[in-house]
Amino acid sequence: MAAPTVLHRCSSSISSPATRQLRRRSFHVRFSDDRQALFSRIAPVYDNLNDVLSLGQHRVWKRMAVSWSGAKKGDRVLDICCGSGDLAFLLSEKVGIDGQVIGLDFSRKQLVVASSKQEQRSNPCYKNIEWLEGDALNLPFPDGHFNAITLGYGLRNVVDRERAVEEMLRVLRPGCKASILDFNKSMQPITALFQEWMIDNVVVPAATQYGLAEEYKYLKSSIQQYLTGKELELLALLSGFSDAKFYEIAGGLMGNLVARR
Ligand SMILES: C/C(=C\Cc1cc(O)c2ccccc2c1O)CCC[C@H](C)CCC[C@H](C)CCCC(C)C
Ligand SMILES: C[S@@+](CC[C@H](N)C(=O)[O-])C[C@H]1O[C@@H](n2cnc3c(N)ncnc32)[C@H](O)[C@@H]1O
Repeated sequence: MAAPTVLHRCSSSISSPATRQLRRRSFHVRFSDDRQALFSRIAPVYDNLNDVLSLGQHRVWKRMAVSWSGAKKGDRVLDICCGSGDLAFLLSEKVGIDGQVIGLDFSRKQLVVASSKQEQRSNPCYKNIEWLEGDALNLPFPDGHFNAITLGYGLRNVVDRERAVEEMLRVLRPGCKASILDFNKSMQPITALFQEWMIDNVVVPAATQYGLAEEYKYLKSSIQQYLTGKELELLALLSGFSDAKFYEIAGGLMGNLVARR
């Protein structure tokens, strides 16, 4: 009697590896398009809300991330998911006029903000920055191309974290470091509760003033679906990095993974 149900179940599970791969790819493409659209929508207010909502502290955290990257004078460095360019500008100051910085992002609107900030700033070293529209999951660079990489508030937002980490490893020179800054998925209940309370009761209401409530509500769910510091260290090591260390900052609200190729 159960034959039709079993047949039905069987038929839905007969898909080939190729169709499963196609489904996975279409899933990623759809989610990636949604993410791209989200960050393009928030581009006009992104910097100001970050400054106001973190009381300017995000600039301290980004400076720490750049220091951990090991970028130095004359280096060729990459800021992945560069957005409005905060980390790229800090890298530019580190590598100096003889160095080279590439800021890569798949949101053109974020890159327009970054480029206009570059034009408005008088520091001559910022001329060493090039903005590139591209995908963190398919970096358009040869193997071993960069002396240092930063990824600020990006790994939590890409649709394939393993792929993003593998691409970072590939384009890094051996012995060089990737510095990955993001919210910390804290294992401390009090910290996690405070982080969620701040997002629910401060961040989202502020974003609502700009019609961006849904975009900033995404923060909480994305942190809940993120990896803990220990899981990030393991992801880096399993991807082929020789060494990985996660540092909690901002009282455990944020965290920075430093991975050496
Ligand atoms: C620079 C920061 C966040 C960048 C950022 C990352 C994302 O994935 C987003 C996704 C969707 C919308 C916006 C973003 C986004 O802005 C961190 C600082 C800015 C935060 C918006 C504020 C976070 C507040 C902390 C939870 C508590 C700060 C306590 C104290 C004032 C330091
Ligand atoms: C929260 S912003 C971070 C911007 C900047 N790094 C900072 O620290 O302020 C995340 C950025 O990642 C970009 N992004 C997300 N997924 C991406 C991908 N697969 N390839 C390139 N950029 C991506 C978004 O367009 C957005 O600009």
